[in-house]
Amino acid sequence: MNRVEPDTLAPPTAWAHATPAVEILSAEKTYPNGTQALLPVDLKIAEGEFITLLGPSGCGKSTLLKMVAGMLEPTDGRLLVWRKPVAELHDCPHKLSFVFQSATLMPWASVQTNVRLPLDLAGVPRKEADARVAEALELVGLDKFAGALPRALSGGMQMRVSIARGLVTQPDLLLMDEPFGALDEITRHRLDADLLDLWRKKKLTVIFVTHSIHEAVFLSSRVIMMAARPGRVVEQFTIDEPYPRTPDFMVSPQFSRYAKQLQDSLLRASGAHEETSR
Ligand SMILES: Nc1ncnc2c1ncn2[C@@H]1O[C@H](COP(=O)(O)OP(=O)(O)OP(=O)(O)O)[C@@H](O)[C@H]1O
Repeated sequence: MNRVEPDTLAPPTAWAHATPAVEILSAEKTYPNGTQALLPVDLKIAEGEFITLLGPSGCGKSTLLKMVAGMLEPTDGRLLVWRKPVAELHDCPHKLSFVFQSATLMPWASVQTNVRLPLDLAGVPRKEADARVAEALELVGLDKFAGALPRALSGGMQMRVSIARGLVTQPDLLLMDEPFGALDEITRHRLDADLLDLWRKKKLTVIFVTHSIHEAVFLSSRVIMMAARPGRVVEQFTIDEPYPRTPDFMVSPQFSRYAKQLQDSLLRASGAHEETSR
């Protein structure tokens, strides 16, 4: 694993020449109640990267992700997605999707109707929408459950429905806010592996928020470590391991080394928080 200094803006070597998908340019956020959620962040994410935001609670991971999505305005600085302000993305052939921590499905509607929602809202004709829903459900392995109601599904399956709903608009950029945090370990591992398959198959760029060091090592091409109060980026790590990553990788000595480095960094980041709150 290569440790990258925090003030290094560019993605690591393997991605250095790729088109930037996301450029965060001195973007900072203070909420109206005065909470300084993020000091200026400078970060470039290349097309095709799998980036993880890791850090103690309250370090601004969700705030940063929501700013990339255009759900929150930065107090200062700029964010560009495919070189455009996110508010202008509707004129751009690229799309982004946001997947939340809980599946947030409509309980009264079938899996198919839940997944079709973004297409219905966008006015996509029914025939085309149904074909795209079928494709998205197949991608997440739920094609046989199109007619089921959410309550008939396990937590992991509901999360797959939520991912299918994220994929149905055929996004290029997937923003995921701790999507598997509430799931048991085995289900989480399975969904992590499936997500990596989707990322490769669909050539997605992913920004993924997690509290799990193991998930970060397994998934990421780069991990951004953040610290709290005020939220900021403190270190970056390249996970210099080839894909596809198999379960064997998780029990390898390299994996343990990466996990140890991230754990030390997380302790430093958490310590920085304690220092500033004393
Ligand atoms: N709408 C809001 N108004 C005021 N303060 C907020 C708001 N949303 C978040 N905050 C504060 O901003 C800081 C960053 O919050 P954020 O949710 O981005 O952190 P996080 O790293 O995602 O946390 P967690 O890991 O616990 O989900 C925290 O101190 C939080 O209390």
